[in-house]
Amino acid sequence: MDNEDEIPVLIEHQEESTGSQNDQSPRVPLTIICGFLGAGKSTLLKRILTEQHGFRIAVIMNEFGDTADIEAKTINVASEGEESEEFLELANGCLCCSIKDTGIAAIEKLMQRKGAFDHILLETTGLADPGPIAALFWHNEEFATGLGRDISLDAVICVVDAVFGPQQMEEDHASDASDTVGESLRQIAGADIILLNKTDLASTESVTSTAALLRGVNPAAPIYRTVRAEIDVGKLLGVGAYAAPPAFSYQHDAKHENDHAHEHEHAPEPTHYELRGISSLLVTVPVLSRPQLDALDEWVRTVLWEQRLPGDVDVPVPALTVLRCKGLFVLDSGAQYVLQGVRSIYEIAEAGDVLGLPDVGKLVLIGTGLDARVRESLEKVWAG
Ligand SMILES: Nc1nc2c(ncn2[C@@H]2O[C@H](COP(=O)(O)OP(=O)(O)OP(=O)(O)O)[C@@H](O)[C@H]2O)c(=O)[nH]1
Repeated sequence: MDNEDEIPVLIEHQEESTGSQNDQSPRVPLTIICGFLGAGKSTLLKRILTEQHGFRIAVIMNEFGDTADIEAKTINVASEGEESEEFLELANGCLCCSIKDTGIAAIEKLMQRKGAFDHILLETTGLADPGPIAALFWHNEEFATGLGRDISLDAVICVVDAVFGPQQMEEDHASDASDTVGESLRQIAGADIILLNKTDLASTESVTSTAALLRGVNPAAPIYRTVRAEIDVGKLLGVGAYAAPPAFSYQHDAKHENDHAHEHEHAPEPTHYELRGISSLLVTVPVLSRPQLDALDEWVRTVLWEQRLPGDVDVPVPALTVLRCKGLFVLDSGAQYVLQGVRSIYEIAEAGDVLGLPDVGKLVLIGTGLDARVRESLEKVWAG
């Protein structure tokens, strides 16, 4: 396992600080699990809560449901007003927390037990868009406030049903009529890792075409094919998806997870994709000079913050929005930079470890209105 971002050792909770001064206490990584209704989120969580994997994970579930039969060492029930949280301390060292509504209150409650776990897994409801929750926990460290000071976003995992997934994507519609992109596509767009689950119930051809569909919408997320969410937990946790360079175009198959040849099996890369209003754009970025990187930074800022193309004030691209962007840029000095963006928040930071990375850059944008004009505008950044 090439898990270099080892799970931080937690230290005693510091006194609450009111200012924004440097808080040196390591933050607890948080993984968000979203997924289509019935896709296998609970199955994945149950696996994590019962297997001996050596991680001390606090799992926040919507409801214990049939997971309540898990053997627990102690049960603490805390009730406060209308909110009620239940905690189970499990035999494998995990901590399970059940909530009925918003995850934030449960996380706050959980953080009072900081030190009892090394990682937090948060299950969202089947209809949730993970974007706002991800944005909440993903900050530049110096701007982090509230829970963001204690928690860092590790990754968003989306569980997709191999049987009904394609249909769910095709029939996807936004619950809000003013919005063009429905929740299941937003979940795929916002994912850093995709589990294509229930592959035992679908034909190989259908699984392959669903994987291609998923890769079209989100070319930057690894796709693991699973049966009953069976996967090495180390592939899901501690991946540092918001710090590491994105895993462009890699197809993963959990059945072959010990076999690297299968992990890095390449399929043709779609460079533009559109499905029911959501679009993705994958652009190869040549080696850049420093001023070109600065110009690219400005381009990203204009698109994310002003939802328009630079120099294109009069002719706005209809419905230009970026839900998620990731990039890896190579400079002529040899330095490499990683772009991560969730909605309007983004960061371009120098990559710590440049070993084994490609010598050209890539940028993926996932959102709406990402058409050929956007690509042309982007390519002007390094053509000039
Ligand atoms: N055959 C098969 N069944 C599966 C697989 N994964 C999950 N299931 C079954 O599918 C059903 C739904 O799985 P859950 O894990 O409850 O799905 P979920 O995403 O948590 O569902 P919601 O919370 O309702 O959105 C359960 O009966 C699981 O046992 C799989 O890979 N293959």
